[in-house]
Amino acid sequence: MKIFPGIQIKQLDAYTIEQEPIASIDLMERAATALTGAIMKYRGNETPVVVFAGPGNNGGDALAVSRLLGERGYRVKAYLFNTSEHLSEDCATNRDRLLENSNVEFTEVTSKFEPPVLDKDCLVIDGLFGSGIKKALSGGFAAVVNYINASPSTVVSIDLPSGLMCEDNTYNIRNHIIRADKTLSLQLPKLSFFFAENADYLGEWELLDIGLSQKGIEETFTTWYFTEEEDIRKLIKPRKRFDHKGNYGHALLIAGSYGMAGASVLAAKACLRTGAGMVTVHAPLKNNDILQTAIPEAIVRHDAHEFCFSMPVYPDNYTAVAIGPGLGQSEETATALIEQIRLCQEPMVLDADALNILAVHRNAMNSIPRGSILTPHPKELERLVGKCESSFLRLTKARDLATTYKIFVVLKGAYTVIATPEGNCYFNPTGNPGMATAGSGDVLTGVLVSLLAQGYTSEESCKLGVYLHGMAGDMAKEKLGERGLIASDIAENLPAAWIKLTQSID
Ligand SMILES: NC(=O)C1=CN([C@@H]2O[C@H](COP(=O)(O)OP(=O)(O)OC[C@H]3O[C@@H](n4cnc5c(N)ncnc54)[C@H](O)[C@@H]3O)[C@@H](O)[C@H]2O)[C@@H](O)CC1
Ligand SMILES: Nc1ncnc2c1ncn2[C@@H]1O[C@H](COP(=O)(O)OP(=O)(O)O)[C@@H](O)[C@H]1O
Ligand SMILES: [K+]
Repeated sequence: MKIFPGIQIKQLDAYTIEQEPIASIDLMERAATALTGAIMKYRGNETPVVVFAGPGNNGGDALAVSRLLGERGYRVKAYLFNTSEHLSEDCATNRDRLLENSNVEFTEVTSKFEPPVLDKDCLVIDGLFGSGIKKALSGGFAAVVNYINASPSTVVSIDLPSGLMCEDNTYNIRNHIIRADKTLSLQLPKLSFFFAENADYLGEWELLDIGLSQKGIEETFTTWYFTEEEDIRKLIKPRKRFDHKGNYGHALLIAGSYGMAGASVLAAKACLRTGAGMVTVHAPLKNNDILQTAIPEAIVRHDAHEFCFSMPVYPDNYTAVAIGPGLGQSEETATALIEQIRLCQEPMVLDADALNILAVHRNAMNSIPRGSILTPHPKELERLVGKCESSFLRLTKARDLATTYKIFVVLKGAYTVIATPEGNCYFNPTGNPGMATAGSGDVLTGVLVSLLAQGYTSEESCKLGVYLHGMAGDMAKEKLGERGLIASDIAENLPAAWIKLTQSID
């Protein structure tokens, strides 16, 4: 699914109006009908409703929703803020339509606003501003936002919480944004929905199909995407009757210093559970027994060093290499890592301490094979690119890193985003806060190198791997809940996730 900037959403509206064709006011009616349906599912008509409408098309939607709810037996009070005496055409038409409708108690605010009582049983519909907002709300609008936010009422926002920008909220005024319990967004998600600092404003969000032109959506350029399960299913390669382990690659995992053997165990297990034909773990001597006991399916290759990685591995015997989980950052490890990166010619996976070492040996970035996959969490990314003031700026920097070095940057977290060498960004929907537990990232590294080893391209490995990893986490959550979930559970649930994903394929 595509994610468009606000400006392109406007163009898409215009395209739909012209191509369908449909009158702008009828498109608004279609949006309002979808919104009304969703609101009716959320709260029955015993709920008193108070609607706040702004002067633009978001306000137009809100006034149309007021009328439709009134017709369906809801007790609705609607306030239209027309303080600059300029309404969009469709907003004005909906005001007139509402005035003809005696079911709704309607007030047009032109100067002084006498706020209604908003108690806890009330449902507030926030239609002050949507995708057309250009700067932070201020003055009277900020006061209305504060009034709504201070109330105990449940708040549903139309399209996006008023005051929230579609993309960059770095310099927005945070307490001038509506805090919704639910956001009913029209057709497509907005980029700002994927950023942690906006979660409290959005509440739960849901997309409503308002029938914007599919052809228009297909033809409109974007660099942002929200991955869907059908995109992922298309990537999966079937297994054939006469296949043998040689067909599924041999992954090399360089991981786990002494005291961190667990990282290599988790990654190796995940690598095997993702389907690699063979896995070799290169590990310090001291970790041998742990690895051989914990994961008998893996081959263990010994470093000369007892405690850490010190000896680069010639990569030609392997189909893919991953390095980093639990590696440590000692001087000999840093030297060996830099040499290892030089030896590798094919895309590799770099995670955790490999990234921390690169952050202090920036020159080595130039030796990373094109198409390699870096999997930083936000802190690791900031070590590489510097401090970021917001998630939007962090995304921009992750993308710059990907395009500069022609690599894939997998920025981990809720809605993990994959930035490609071409500058595209794919947000992943799977995963849950139960995965915020030590070792989850090590599991992801194992998944990714496994897919690379099996012959998936780097881009396919990122999309499929991140999705599968999150799905395994979601399946673990179904059985164990979020709080007790640990990283091994994610690895253990990879087979179940595969089964679910391949149901109609195998
Ligand atoms: N155009 C269309 O055909 C459709 C649009 N829809 C709705 O239209 C919305 C977008 O409508 P608009 O483009 O009219 O934009 P908005 O309704 O979000 O707001 C635009 C108005 O707000 C003013 N404004 C912008 N920033 C402000 C600020 N900081 N303080 C005070 N005023 C400010 C603008 O000057 C303009 O008058 C969407 O969010 C959606 O709800 C839907 O009706 C679906 C169809
Ligand atoms: N709230 C969340 N929602 C979805 N996925 C999450 C969430 N928290 C963590 N994860 C996932 O768990 C993994 C954590 O990785 P990382 O931070 O590297 O952990 P560690 O270093 O402990 O292995 C990432 O893949 C991340 O996307
Ligand atoms: K709104």
